[in-house]
Amino acid sequence: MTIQWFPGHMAKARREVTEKLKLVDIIFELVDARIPYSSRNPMIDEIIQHKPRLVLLNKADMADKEMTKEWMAFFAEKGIKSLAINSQAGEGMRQITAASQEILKEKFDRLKARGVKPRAIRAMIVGIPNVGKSTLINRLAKKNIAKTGNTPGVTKSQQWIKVGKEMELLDTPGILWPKFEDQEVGMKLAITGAIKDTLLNLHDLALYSLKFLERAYPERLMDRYKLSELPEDAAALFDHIGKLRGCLMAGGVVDYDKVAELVIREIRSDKFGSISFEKPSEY
Ligand SMILES: Nc1nc2c(ncn2[C@@H]2O[C@H](COP(=O)(O)OP(=O)(O)OP(=O)(O)O)[C@@H](O)[C@H]2O)c(=O)[nH]1
Repeated sequence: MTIQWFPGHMAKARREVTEKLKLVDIIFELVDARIPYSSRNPMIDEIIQHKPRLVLLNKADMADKEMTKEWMAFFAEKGIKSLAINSQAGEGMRQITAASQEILKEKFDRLKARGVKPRAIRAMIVGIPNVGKSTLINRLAKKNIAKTGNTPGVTKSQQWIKVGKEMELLDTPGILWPKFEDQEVGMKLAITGAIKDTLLNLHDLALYSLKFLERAYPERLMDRYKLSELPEDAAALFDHIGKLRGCLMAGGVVDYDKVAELVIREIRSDKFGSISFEKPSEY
């Protein structure tokens, strides 16, 4: 199922998050570590207002580690604490509680000073589709409560899930829309799997990705497709890859559809190693 973000759906999504905000002490804003700018909701600051937040750079296993550090520094400069995590493998899970306690220390100390009995931190996850919300909830819950899937938009139905003694998490994440108004953002969301590629032209997506690799990771591109130098234009590169990998039609003509599919598949399946599609200095 793909969420079609019409104005009505956006307003409903926003209302649902705003309602649940009252129930929690802290928001876990889940973003994709490979595209921390493009995978954020454009109105997130306005929606969550002054609610304390922890940014979780998920899928950090697929992102460039150095770039992820730069993104953490970027958020820190804005006064926002962030953590790099891998929900699929369960890496960074313990730090989430510790970081939340640190962020909320003053509030909880104040409550304690007023004689309020200590209680668990209440949290909720928000993020755009397919960023890993359900996977993270399952990891934190240590059992399969939330439904996960590889199709954007599967998260449904609210209960509190206990995360150790110190934290309680709403079992339903807040699903918010991505910044799809910009074509480049759309390309990045598609190449990382946040939106379905059926919504885009595969050739455009493959071309965008190859150009990106040429600029950001030229050695990896040359290595993977056995290039001694970078071809002059995209058509030459498509031809080279098609011939190298046998993406051919009758008569030995390069099948550009197959080349585009192959390139997209290889980027998504980590064949170029861990890649970050955005650097904080650009934002
Ligand atoms: N490599 C990697 N894959 C991840 C990670 N977290 C989630 N995934 C994968 O990303 C895909 C989407 O994860 P979900 O947990 O279904 O995402 P969601 O945000 O709940 O998605 P919606 O239901 O569409 O809102 C799944 O294939 C997960 O296995 C991670 O840290 N690393």
